Amino acid sequence: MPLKEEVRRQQAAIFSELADSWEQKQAEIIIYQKLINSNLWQNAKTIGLTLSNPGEFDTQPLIGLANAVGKRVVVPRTRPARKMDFCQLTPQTPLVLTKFGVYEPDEQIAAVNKEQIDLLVVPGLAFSAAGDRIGFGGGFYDRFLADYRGIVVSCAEPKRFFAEKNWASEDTDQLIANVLTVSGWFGTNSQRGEKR
Ligand SMILES: Nc1nc2c(c(=O)[nH]1)N(C=O)[C@@H](CNc1ccc(C(=O)N[C@@H](CCC(=O)O)C(=O)O)cc1)CN2
Ligand SMILES: Nc1ncnc2c1ncn2[C@@H]1O[C@H](COP(=O)(O)OP(=O)(O)OP(=O)(O)O)[C@@H](O)[C@H]1O
Repeated sequence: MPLKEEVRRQQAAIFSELADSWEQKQAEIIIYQKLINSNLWQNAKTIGLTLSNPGEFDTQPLIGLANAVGKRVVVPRTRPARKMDFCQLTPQTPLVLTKFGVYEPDEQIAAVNKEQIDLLVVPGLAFSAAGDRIGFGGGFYDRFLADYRGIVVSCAEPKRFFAEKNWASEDTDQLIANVLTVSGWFGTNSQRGEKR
């Protein structure tokens, strides 16, 4: 089995080519509809999202949809030792570009307690039906999820989704409970294919 690093490289090449393609956008639109119609989304008052970069699942519509119905959106800020915290995102939140090429809230913004995040949308390059995940290789989400008790969802367009993982896992990998695809829900949550 290839290592995560090899699959990460392959996936990154695929998404750099497909970024902003209509093929990707159509898949994203199907997933937005399924997500916002789910109880997981509708019951969440505070939602953790990322400020996605080209080639990632596009979170901008989700930020707008959440704000439009009065939900609080929080986004990650990286800390030393590969930790992260989450801060409220408003149109006024000052953002800085990190050396990793990701925007995050400025240092002065207060962090929100992780217990207050009802739903966390976790990014990644590849997800399996069993809930395996390959992220960008920092281990930030693995560390954050280790003691996170809220609901976890990842959005996987067809190119991000693998019926069977074809990479070797590490002990620190955190499984994703709810993997949302164009054809429904997967992940460790057992209500497979049903509305969640
Ligand atoms: N949009 C978005 N935001 C996000 C994430 C993400 O996946 N997507 N993250 C998901 O985790 C966190 C940041 N993730 C990171 C993942 C890897 C490295 C990393 O590999 N750093 C290398 C090289 C840094 C460099 O190029 O200078 C290193 O630290 O050695 C850094 C941050 C938080 N914000
Ligand atoms: N809880 C942890 N404690 C110590 N090391 C960890 C922990 N979680 C992950 N790591 C280490 O961090 C490194 C990167 O992890 P991994 O490749 O799983 O990142 P990723 O999940 O793809 O990235 P990200 O979560 O940032 O998107 C690995 O070497 C992994 O062993």
